[in-house]
Amino acid sequence: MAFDGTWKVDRSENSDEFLEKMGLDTMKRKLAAHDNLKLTITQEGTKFTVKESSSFRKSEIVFELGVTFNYKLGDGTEVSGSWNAEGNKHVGKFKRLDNGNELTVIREIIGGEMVQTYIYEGVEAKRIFKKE
Ligand SMILES: CCCCCCCCCCCCCC(=O)O
Repeated sequence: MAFDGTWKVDRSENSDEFLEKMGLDTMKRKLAAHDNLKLTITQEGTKFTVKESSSFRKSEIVFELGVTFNYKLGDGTEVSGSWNAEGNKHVGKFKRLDNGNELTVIREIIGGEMVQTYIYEGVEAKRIFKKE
């Protein structure tokens, strides 16, 4: 399926401003900029397994489209929400458990790259991944 495979982060856009809005201090933002994030995505019907590997952690999450799950971000912030298919895109609507603010994530394939767009409190960032 479209998202299946191992995706290694290639570049980011506006991630520093985004992470500042999310509340990360300068040191954490600097570390996050070099996290060497790799996502291995496997789809079985509407069920997805995402194995995450970075300089800081390894984790695995299993979720179904349209079904709410909890997820811990790299800095420990917990969110709850779900992914839904909208055409060729997956749109994730998550709420932070600490302050109730909404975090939207769009996952799509553009020109063979996987592009993840993050929107939080009016600030947008992108991370662009290449297939290994
Ligand atoms: C600029 C970096 C922003 C980082 C924000 C991370 C948002 C992750 C949202 C939830 C992801 C669920 C698991 C997954 O499908 O990968």
